[in-house]
This record gives sequence, structure tokens and C-alpha cells, in this order.
Amino acid sequence: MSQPEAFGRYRVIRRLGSGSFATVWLAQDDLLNYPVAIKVLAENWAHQMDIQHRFLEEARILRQTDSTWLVAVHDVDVLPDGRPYMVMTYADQGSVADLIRRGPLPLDEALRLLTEIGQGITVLHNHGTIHRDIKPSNVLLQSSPVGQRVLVADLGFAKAIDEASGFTAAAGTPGYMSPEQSIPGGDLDVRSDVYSLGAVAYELITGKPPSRPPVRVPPGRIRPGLPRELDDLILSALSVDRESRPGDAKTFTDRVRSIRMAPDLPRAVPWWQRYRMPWRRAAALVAASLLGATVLTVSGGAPGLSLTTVRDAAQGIRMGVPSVWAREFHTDLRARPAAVDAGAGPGLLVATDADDWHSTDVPSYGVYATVMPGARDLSKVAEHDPCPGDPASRRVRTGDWEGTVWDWPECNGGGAFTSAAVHPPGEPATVYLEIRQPDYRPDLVDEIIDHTVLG
Ligand SMILES: Nc1ncnc2c1ncn2[C@@H]1O[C@H](COP(=O)(O)OP(=O)(O)OP(=O)(O)O)[C@@H](O)[C@H]1O
Repeated sequence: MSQPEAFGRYRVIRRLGSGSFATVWLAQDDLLNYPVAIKVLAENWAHQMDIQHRFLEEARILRQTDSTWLVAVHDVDVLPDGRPYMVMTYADQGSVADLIRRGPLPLDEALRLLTEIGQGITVLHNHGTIHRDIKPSNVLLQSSPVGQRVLVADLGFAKAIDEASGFTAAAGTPGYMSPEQSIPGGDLDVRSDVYSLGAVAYELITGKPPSRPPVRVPPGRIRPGLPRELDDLILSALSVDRESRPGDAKTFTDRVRSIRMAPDLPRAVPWWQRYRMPWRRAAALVAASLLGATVLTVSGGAPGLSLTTVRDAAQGIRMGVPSVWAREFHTDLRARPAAVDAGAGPGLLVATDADDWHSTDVPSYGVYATVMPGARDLSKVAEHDPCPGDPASRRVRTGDWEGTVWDWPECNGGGAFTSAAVHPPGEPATVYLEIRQPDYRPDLVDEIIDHTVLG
């Protein structure tokens, strides 16, 4: 699929993905200097009135509900060839499906996400809408100054509740959809969404979706030590008989919230060791400061972006890293072999997952930097196989830095990978940087380079 230059005033940066009916693009609103996601109805559907109607209906619902927990729609328009598009909030942290793939979540974190998803669905139910396709990949994540915010997305199948009886086609995703949704013409109500919330809860807690209905294995059998009320709540939401489910998303969410607030909520589950726990993060912070790195949080230039500034006295370098990535710190991570061959010593890493930094097929987001004396030509290092394919290279020049950036917007399924070799104009010191992010944002790369300081 060729990449268009722009949709109206929005300059296209890259494709985020395609679904059954539409393609979503990352674009930059140059007027407001802000990234947006633009969903364009596929050409083969654009002239079918019912699909076009459903597309605009999704935009209208999201515009009218205007909730913190739902993807916001800022505008809709039609391209000259007749395809409608909607301009949405860009969710820069991937989806809950990506998060689950990275490993088991601490229980408190899983319940926080579930509460936020439930709040989003409650807003829809209060608006008179059934979502009909709640699943981890339809729950997007956006960075916020305090961490990650849930944005429920993709109402492609949503429909006003009063129109919901007598569907002619089954809609939804097997594994997450209620038994009544698999019956064409089955009559639906908000309790279909409660079933899907139960399925998402099951996966958030156990790492895998429930079996086909009837679901008999309680999550606690897969993850021992869960509160009994949580097992009961999830199994009741997954009841085949909808009379046995919580009555709506609010009832479900209130119960999740009260389970989460219980003082005896288990916090220590042995296999959390694989997950980057807050306590592990704290320990890493302590270790980093013992090793000579100091940490400070400041606001970045991009709206809503909070940067953690990390200083490594031994290397004589300071860098700003989006706070949501600042989970693990290393002051002496060995560089990639090609960089070692070029003379690089160990460097400073701030990332979501330090163990997997060099494995570009495993998601790990953050920034790595190492300082090398002299004016090095690192083009060979940068081009030496971190990702398949040739990188797009570009020159950078800010007040403090000049050099080259090599970008792989899609690297091995592990997100976007960027290498950079920059030096202060006229100074014989080269900084080799690696930046890994879930979605390619060149503006963020530039911002990180801009926040890197020697001395
Ligand atoms: N607002 C957004 N910000 C960032 N990425 C988005 C946004 N909306 C959608 N995406 C991404 O774009 C891709 C396509 O999304 P879309 O909603 O069209 O389809 P889908 O949910 O993947 O599939 P289907 O609609 O068939 O269920 C997905 O990978 C999704 O994560």
C-alpha cells in the first residue's frame, strides 16, 4: 500500500495498521504540532452506504461521549475519492494485547487496567451503546505524565442498543464474544459486553483468553492465590446465561474496584519475577544511584510527555527518557558487538526491559547511550544488522548536536529502532545512541537527542 502524503492538513508519517474495514495512519497536525491517528475507510467499502454509515456512526459516538477512557475523535472528513476518514487521539503505547504478550502483569496493575476499561465501557453503556468487540487489541494505551492511560477503541461493530435486536450477522471476536453474539439474529444487550469484560479480565490475569463457553476453569487455578471474589466475579461475567452475569459494565467495574482496594490483595506471586515489577524498578533506581546515575523527572517539550532525566557521572552524560520507559537502569550495559568493534565501551541504558535490549524481536523500549572519544564515523555500526532491511538515514542538527540518525520504523516486531551518532559541533566526542519505541515517532527521537547533554 503506497503511503499518501497528507490527509487534509495532516501530514502522514507512517501506517499504524489495517483492520477489516479501514487503515489507520500516524500523522502530524503541523498547525497544532501534535501527532494524531487517522482512520481511513478502505476503498472497497467506501461506496457501500451501510458500511459508510457505520464508520461515521463510530466517529459520532466517540465524539459525543468525549471520555477520558475512550479514543477521542477530533474531526471527520471525506477524501476527494470519496473515502471518509476520522482524526483520532494517537495511542503511542500500543495495546493491552501487546502488554499481555510481554509477560504476566502484577495483579494490582491488571486490576487497574480492568477498572479503566470498565469505566470506558460504562460511558458507552450510559450513552446507550453496546461495544460488541471488546478485546485486548481494541484497548489502546497512551502515555500520560503518570504512566499509561487506557483508551477503549474500535467501535466498528458498536450499535445503538435500541437497534441491537435482530442483527443479521454474527459480529465480534471468538474467545471474547458472548454466546448470544454467535447466534445470527440473537438479541443483545449490555450484558454481552460484560461477558467480553470477563474474557479480558481472564486474559489480563492469567495471560491467556478463556476457553470457549461454557468456561469452567477459574483463573485462580492458573494463577493460584487470587482472591476468591475475583474468581467468582470473572466466572459469573462469563456465564452462558446472561441473567447470571453482573447487570452492566458499571456493576462489574465497581466489584473490580472493591476487590482491588482490599488490604489483603496478594502482591507477591512467584512468577512475577519475569515481569518488571514496581519494586524491581525501585531496586533498579537505587542500584543506578549507587552506581553513579542520578534521576530526575521533568516535562518534555511535547505536550503530555514527561521525561525522566538520568545522569551518569562516570560517562559524563545526561539524557532524557520518556518516564513510562524508565523502569530499569543500567550504567554499564555492553554495546552491540559492532559498536564494541568500533571502540565503544559499556553505556547507560534506561528501558522497560534491560535484559532484552539487544534482542530486537522482543519489545523493550528506552534509550541507550555510550560516549566515545574522537570524531567517529559510526555509519558501519549503525547499519550493522540491528534490524532487517536498510535504514532510512537523515542528518540531525540542533543547537547542541550534529550527526546522523538511522531509522528502522518497523524492526523485527519489537517496535521501531533508531541508531544515532551525534557530536557537539567542533568537539571531539561522539555519542552513540539507540532508541527503541513501540511506534515510530521521529519527533520523539529528535526530542531525546535534544535532551542529551555531555558533562
Ligand atoms: N488511535 C489509534 N492510535 C494508535 N494506533 C491505532 C489507533 N487506532 C487504531 N490503531 C491501530 O491501527 C490498527 C488498525 O486498527 P483498526 O481499528 O482499523 O482495526 P483492528 O482493530 O486491528 O481490526 P478489526 O477492525 O478488523 O477488528 C491496529 O493495529 C490498531 O492498534
